[in-house]
Amino acid sequence: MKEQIWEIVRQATGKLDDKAANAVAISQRMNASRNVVSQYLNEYYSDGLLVKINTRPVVFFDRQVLEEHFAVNLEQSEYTSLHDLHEDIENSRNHDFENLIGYDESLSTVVNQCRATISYPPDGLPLLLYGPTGTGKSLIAQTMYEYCVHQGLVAEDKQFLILNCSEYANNPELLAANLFGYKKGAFTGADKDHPGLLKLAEGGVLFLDEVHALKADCQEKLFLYMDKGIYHMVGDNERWHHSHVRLLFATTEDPQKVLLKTLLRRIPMIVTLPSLQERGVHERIQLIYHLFKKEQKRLGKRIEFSNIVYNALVSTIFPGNIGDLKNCVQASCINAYYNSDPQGSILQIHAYHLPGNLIDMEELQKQKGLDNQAAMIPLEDLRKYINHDRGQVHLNNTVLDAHDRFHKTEISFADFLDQSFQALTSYNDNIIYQKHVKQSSGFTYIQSMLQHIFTIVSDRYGFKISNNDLLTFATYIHDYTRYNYELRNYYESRREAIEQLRDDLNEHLHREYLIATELAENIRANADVDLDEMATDVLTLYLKKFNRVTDMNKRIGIIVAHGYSTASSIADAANRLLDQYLFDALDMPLQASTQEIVAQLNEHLHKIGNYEEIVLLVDMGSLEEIHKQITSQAYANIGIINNVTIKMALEVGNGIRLGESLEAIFTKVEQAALPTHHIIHYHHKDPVILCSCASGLGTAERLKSILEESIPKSLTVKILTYDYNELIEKQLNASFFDQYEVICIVGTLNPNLNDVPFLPIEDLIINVSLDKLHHYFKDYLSIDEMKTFKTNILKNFSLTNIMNSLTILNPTKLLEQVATAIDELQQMLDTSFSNNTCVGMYVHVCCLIERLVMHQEIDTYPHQETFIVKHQDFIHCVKQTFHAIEAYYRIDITPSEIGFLYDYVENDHPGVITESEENTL
Ligand SMILES: Nc1ncnc2c1ncn2[C@@H]1O[C@H](COP(=O)(O)OP(=O)(O)OP(=O)(O)O)[C@@H](O)[C@H]1O
Repeated sequence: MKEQIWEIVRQATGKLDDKAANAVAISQRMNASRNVVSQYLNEYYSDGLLVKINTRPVVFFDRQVLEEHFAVNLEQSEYTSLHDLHEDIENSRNHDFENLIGYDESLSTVVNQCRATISYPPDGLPLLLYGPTGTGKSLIAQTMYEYCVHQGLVAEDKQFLILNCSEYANNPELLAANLFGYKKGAFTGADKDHPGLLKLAEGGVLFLDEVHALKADCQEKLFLYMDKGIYHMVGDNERWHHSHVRLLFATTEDPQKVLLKTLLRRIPMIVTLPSLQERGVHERIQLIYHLFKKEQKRLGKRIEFSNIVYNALVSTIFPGNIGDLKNCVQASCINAYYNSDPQGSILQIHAYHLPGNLIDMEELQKQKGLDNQAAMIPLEDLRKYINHDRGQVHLNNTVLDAHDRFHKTEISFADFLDQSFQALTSYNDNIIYQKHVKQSSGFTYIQSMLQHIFTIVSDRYGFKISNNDLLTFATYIHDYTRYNYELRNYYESRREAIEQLRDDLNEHLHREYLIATELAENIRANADVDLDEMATDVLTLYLKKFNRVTDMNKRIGIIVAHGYSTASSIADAANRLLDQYLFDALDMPLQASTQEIVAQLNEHLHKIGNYEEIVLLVDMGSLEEIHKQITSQAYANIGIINNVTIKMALEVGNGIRLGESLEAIFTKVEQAALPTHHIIHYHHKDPVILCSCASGLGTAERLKSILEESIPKSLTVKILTYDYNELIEKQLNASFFDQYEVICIVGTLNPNLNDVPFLPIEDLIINVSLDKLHHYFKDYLSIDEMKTFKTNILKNFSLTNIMNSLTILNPTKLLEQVATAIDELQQMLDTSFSNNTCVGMYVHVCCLIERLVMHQEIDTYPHQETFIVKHQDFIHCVKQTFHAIEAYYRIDITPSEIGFLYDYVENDHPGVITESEENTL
């Protein structure tokens, strides 16, 4: 039945009878189910045997019958109308250069040069084709002639003549005679006058192939003709003959080396042809298809070949280029034909049918079994493969051309979209059936990678993509990796149009464009493909296309707010936190009026296209007014809420995500919107300097008086004292610190309070802390006051003065005794304290002695028990070295007092700033 259907189509095609070549007519004629007929017709179509005309009903014609009937090669397999088909046939017939494989790829420059030179007014200009053997020089020369005839540049009755100069390499006289003609008697055998090719080709085209074989004197005669259009026939140097011929030359040798400079100067155009190797895989596959197709027609059998044959033809380096490839194809067909069943309708070509030199015979023996079992590739599959790739270029071109028309305001944006969607659909249809592409491992990888990326992104943005759409896009990307080189050239040539398209898509389909950009970035990173921008544009259009059938835009959240990026920031935060694209943002200038806001909003809504519900979050403005002026599409609900915040956007976004009704969402938002407040009052704290000495409150009080003397009168800072042990115990928790802002603590030992700087008296005595003073008091004193302060400190904090002030005992005597004891202590401990540790200890010990004399000793030292156990030796040393003092003043230095002395020794780090000081610096 299937064969019968095909036969009916072939007959109908012969008569171009569209009434007979459709599923309805055929099913009626055969009394069969229309669906079954339709199914078979589509199978033939996807096998590339039929072409489809998308009228109602859809018409199918047999491709081969059409091509033979009209002597054309049809590029397309799908037409919109019969007229469209006729047009294609007509174009194919007259498309001389377009019949060359690679005319719009590797030969595009060649074709332009040839076309321009041969038609250069009035009679064209000479042209030299230069390229390795078998690259198509003769074919192009012939094509140029046909072009001239079709363009009316050369009359139809004028000839295309060829002279292959290398055939006369050993007989230059004969070559000259052939070219210029000869007179009777010019040489033996010249029994009558004979016109040369220059005369015979008069008004037409003369092609001098292998021109490097032309001897010098012949070249000279020739350029005289090229200059003046006159020549002598051989054997007659008297009479000048005239002729008008378009001259074409070809050579495989470097023209600069093999042709006279004088001749070369008269050939204004030298066209260089690429070798087969340089023409890329896509063109090579086209050539293989084209060459087999010719054999298929000649033999009347459908050709199929094995994978090994296919790979050998695609990858072998042929020194004789296309000529060699052609010989190889023909030889393999002859070998296969010789071994085939004469009645069979299919000719199978296996590796062992290839010419011997093409494949390693030993290797072949091993593969023979393999090759026999391998699935055969029908020739028509190659055509689909080729057309498919063209499909991508075709798709891009259709989109870019439609966009160009939109850009020139010839069509509306909606029309541009419609035309683009049609191109996407036919691209889809074209590839859905390509089994061999789907089988390749590279493709499988791309498909699963895309599946993964689309799943993540589509979940986030809430759209769905069908398997067929995924397949289409996977093919699009796969082509990218396969035909990278050719496609890149294509993209470069249309760069400007692509960028214009991108800008318009970004503006008109902003949401889709953003998603497409994210998808493309993911694809770039995962597939390691240098995707062109055009791919993002096509993806954008796909997303818009999915969008028509999915609910991606069903509910749109839009945030409108005044300020440079207020709305964008809120939308961005909400979209990110909810991990789904829910809000568009419209940033409005600060002074924008409600009218301006609504105008922009309307424009935005217009771009979104189909939606069912809009949730509008605005910062201020009358909701009534905004609502009245929105020109939303019919049947769409609009919810507006003002005073937008991130919290509100999250609440609304969550509601949209959960599919809650507008009422439910807004009620929840209003309930949660009541603000709460808390005021933190500023509490003024008086700044103070705190005097606190381990040697006791008495010392602290006296220190306070010395400081008060030193401080300029203008300074409002108070000086207070505080018990050292209480300070250590309560730390900053003392209510004192709530009341006062302590600028610094001055004293004998550091109480180590976090964030409160400590100034040891000894530092003031030996002047190492003047810079710190500046730091602490700079906010309270002027420069002059600071100077006075520092001078006073220098004066009042001399060791003697301090001793005088701090103790009632004889300071000179006391200091001497203490100095001796501390010296001895250093010797005994076998150490040497830093200067400030010593001074600190002097002050402390003096105060300590006075305390003991007055019976006011400190009897608590933090962790006293542990100290006593751990530092027996130190206690012993102090007792021994201070023995004279104890005896002299009749005192007993207790372990707790020794504990404080130990702290000085323990902290003896010359020049090191304590942690609490460092924090405040
Ligand atoms: N662009 C093309 N498209 C289709 N077929 C081509 C193309 N170029 C060459 N061929 C085919 O390749 C074969 C060799 O081409 P052609 O004889 O024109 O090459 P050539 O450069 O003139 O070779 P030579 O230097 O050996 O004369 C021919 O059969 C020609 O039809």
